Amino acid sequence: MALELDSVTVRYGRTAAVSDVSLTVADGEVVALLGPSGCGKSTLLRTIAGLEQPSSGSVAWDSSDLAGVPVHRREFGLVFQDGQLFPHRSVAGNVAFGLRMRRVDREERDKRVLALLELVGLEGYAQRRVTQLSGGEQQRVALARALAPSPRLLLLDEPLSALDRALREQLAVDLARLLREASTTALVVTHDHDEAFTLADRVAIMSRGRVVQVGPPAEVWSSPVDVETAKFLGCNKFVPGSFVGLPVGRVGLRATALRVDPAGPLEGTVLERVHRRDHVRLLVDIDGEEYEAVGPVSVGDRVRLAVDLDGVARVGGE
Ligand SMILES: Nc1ncnc2c1ncn2[C@@H]1O[C@H](COP(=O)(O)OP(=O)(O)OP(=O)(O)O)[C@@H](O)[C@H]1O
Repeated sequence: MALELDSVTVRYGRTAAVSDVSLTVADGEVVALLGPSGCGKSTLLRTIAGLEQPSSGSVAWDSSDLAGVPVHRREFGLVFQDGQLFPHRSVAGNVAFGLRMRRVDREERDKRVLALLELVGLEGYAQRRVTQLSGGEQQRVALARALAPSPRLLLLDEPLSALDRALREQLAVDLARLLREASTTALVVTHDHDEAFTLADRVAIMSRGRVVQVGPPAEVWSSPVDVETAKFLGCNKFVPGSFVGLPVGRVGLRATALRVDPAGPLEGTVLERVHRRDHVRLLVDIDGEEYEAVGPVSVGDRVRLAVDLDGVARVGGE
């Protein structure tokens, strides 16, 4: 196991920002730490980097405890939300920085810089000033700079969240591809579940300082461990499993769980059309309860509804 956290607790004064977290990241694996604002994700990442010290528990790499190993000796790469590039250096100067620190000779350095710029899709940008780049381009440079010294672990703290939504979605796909191409072992902090599921082999859900669930994206998406996690993953309504024909105690419904379909088993009346971020949803009354649904009908229509299982989550422990 490459990275191993064993019962890590991090306190600021009397508050524990991280409580008793045990987590592993295998060689070549990408793990996302996903959770709402303030749940302790960044604190945990900073502790792994060596920027904070655990109050108890241990952070180990290949079974060797990292307590007392300073940040720059851990051989971990760091990428933050706003890139933190050196503004007075060119793109190439930024990417080459870690290599220069390690006294890699010039010819090899130049070769590696060009290869990395190609990897992040910035061929031809070597001599540009970083202040003349867009936010997305700057994050690509930050990533190339972090990857340049071949870190054994890449730590990314909300690497895309300063960017607008469309760019973020595109860059998440690019980032997932290039982490795999470079066989990078990485831990990514994010509060955006789409981003976590696009990037990661496994997702660790954090809540109030604790890791409450770890698993592959599909498993976490379809079977969140509790109601709070299900809500965080987009479920806005909780009903008995029998409502959607599943032999389980309780399920969470996402806005896409119900779809207008003349052959569907449920029946309701359309109350309202609601505008959501990128589409229109229906608000439907079924037996006196309101549900969101997807479909092209008008207010007042009596409709039949089918269940789309991708929009349904089995809530753990139910
Ligand atoms: N330097 C600090 N001193 C005191 N408390 C801190 C410090 N840094 C973080 N905290 C507290 O620790 C808790 C966890 O913060 P952290 O930044 O790790 O959460 P997060 O999940 O990364 O949130 P966000 O996504 O908003 O950055 C919060 O309650 C925060 O107020």
